[in-house]
Parts: sequence; C-alpha cells; structure tokens
Amino acid sequence: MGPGRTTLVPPPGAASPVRHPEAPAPGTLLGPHYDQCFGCGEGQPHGLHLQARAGEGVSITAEFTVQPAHQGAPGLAHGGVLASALDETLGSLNWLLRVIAVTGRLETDFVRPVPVGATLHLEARCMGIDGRKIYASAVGRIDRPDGPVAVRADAVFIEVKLDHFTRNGRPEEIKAAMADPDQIKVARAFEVNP
Ligand SMILES: CCCCCCCC/C=C\CCCCCCCC(=O)SCCNC(=O)CCNC(=O)[C@H](O)C(C)(C)COP(=O)(O)OP(=O)(O)OC[C@H]1O[C@@H](n2cnc3c(N)ncnc32)[C@H](O)[C@@H]1OP(=O)(O)O
Repeated sequence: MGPGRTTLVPPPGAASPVRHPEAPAPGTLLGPHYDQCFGCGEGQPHGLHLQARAGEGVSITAEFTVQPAHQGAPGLAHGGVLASALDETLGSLNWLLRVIAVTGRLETDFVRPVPVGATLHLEARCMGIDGRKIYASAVGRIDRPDGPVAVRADAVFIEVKLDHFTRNGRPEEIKAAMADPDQIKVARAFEVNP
C-alpha cells in the first residue's frame, strides 16, 4: 500500500512494540533531540518548548503551554501548532524504541478549542511495528493529565538511517550539528547499534 492510502491502524501481523533495554526509565525527562527543533528545542524562541517524559512500555507524556506566538484565531491555538505538538510527542516515542524515524502520515482530530495560556497534556503510545513502519496514537488534554480531550492523532512513522538527515538537511545546519558533541550524543541515543 503506497503513501496516502496507508491505514493508520497496524495491520494484522504487526509486531508489538518493544521498549529498548537501554531506554530511559519511566519518568525521565528526555530533553530536546535538537536545540533548534520547533517542537522541543531550547534555542528556538518561537518554538513549542515541549517537554517529553518517558512513560511505561513504549509511551510518552509531554506538556506544552500555548503562547501568544501560537495563535490562529484571537486567543486560540493554531491547529497546525497543535498538530506539531502531537507530531513532536509521537516522534519522541522513537527514544524508547531507539530507532530514528520521520513522520510519514499524521491524522489529527481537533475536538475542542485550546486557549492561549492553556497547557496541553499529551500522551502518545506506540501501537505496532510493521517493517520500517511505526504506528502510534496520541491524545492531548487541557490543563490536567485527566482534563478534557482537545486533540487526538494517529500516525505512521517511517524508520530511516542517520543519512536521511545528512543527505537532505541544509549543509550549514548539518555541519554545525556534526561539530556539536551534544548532538552526536543524541544521534547515538536514537540509533540501534547492531
Ligand atoms: C550528526 C547529524 C545530526 C542529525 C541527526 C539528529 C538526530 C535526530 C533524531 C531524530 C529526529 C526526529 C525528528 C523529529 C521531528 C518530529 C517528526 C517530524 O516531523 S519528521 C519531518 C516530517 N517528515 C518528513 O520530512 C518525511 C519526508 N518523507 C520522506 O523522507 C520519505 O518519504 C520517507 C523516508 C518517509 C519514506 O521514503 P523511503 O524511500 O525511505 O521509503 P519507502 O520505500 O517509500 O517506504 C517504506 C515503507 O513506508 C511506507 N510509507 C512511506 N511513506 C509513507 C507515508 N507518507 N505514509 C504512510 N506510509 C508510508 C511505504 O508504503 C513502505 O511500506 P511497505 O514497506 O511497502 O509496507
């Protein structure tokens, strides 16, 4: 099945996700995978500054507070920003699997408007793995971990090698990342060492 027609439900026969033995313990704050990442980077002034934590099994919890820079309608979060928060939380599951993967498809339901100043409490879970395809779902609730559901997403991530970034990224940023010992450490933490 080609891109665009791919179901977001793991097919029969998909493998159950397995938490990597060296994955960070449940409760551990993961920290940004890249300082300039729009989702999690600390050096990105207009970014989401989303903070993700390892959960049990292959699950992640994350929080993000909607800032004035994230508005669509007056006083409300932009839908694309909310989709970014879901994408980032789902992408963080890869820390626990220790695979590098990029979003192939992301489907979002917007259930409730999210005001500026609200904190979105997100939770993502890996639902199954089929070859290079990683199926995952997430939900975001307003202001409390058990608050009202505002957004939901289903996604498929596709496993890639590190050279996906080095071949495709703008050379300036790639060069800087390769010269940064912290970035090399992060890249290693994602990669399965055969
Ligand atoms: C020292 C250097 C430092 C650098 C490194 C730092 C470490 C960083 C670590 C971690 C970073 C993570 C960053 C997280 C950020 C949040 C997540 C994002 O937003 S990611 C950005 C948005 N996504 C993209 O930009 C993807 C763009 N798309 C592509 O590049 C390609 O289309 C790609 C890789 C997804 C697939 O291309 P193919 O040629 O490799 O693979 P094919 O053979 O086409 O497909 C393989 C299987 O996947 C399915 N597939 C492919 N594309 C799909 C799609 N779009 N939807 C559903 N299924 C898809 C296919 O149907 C096929 O399945 P069948 O094996 O036949 O069962």
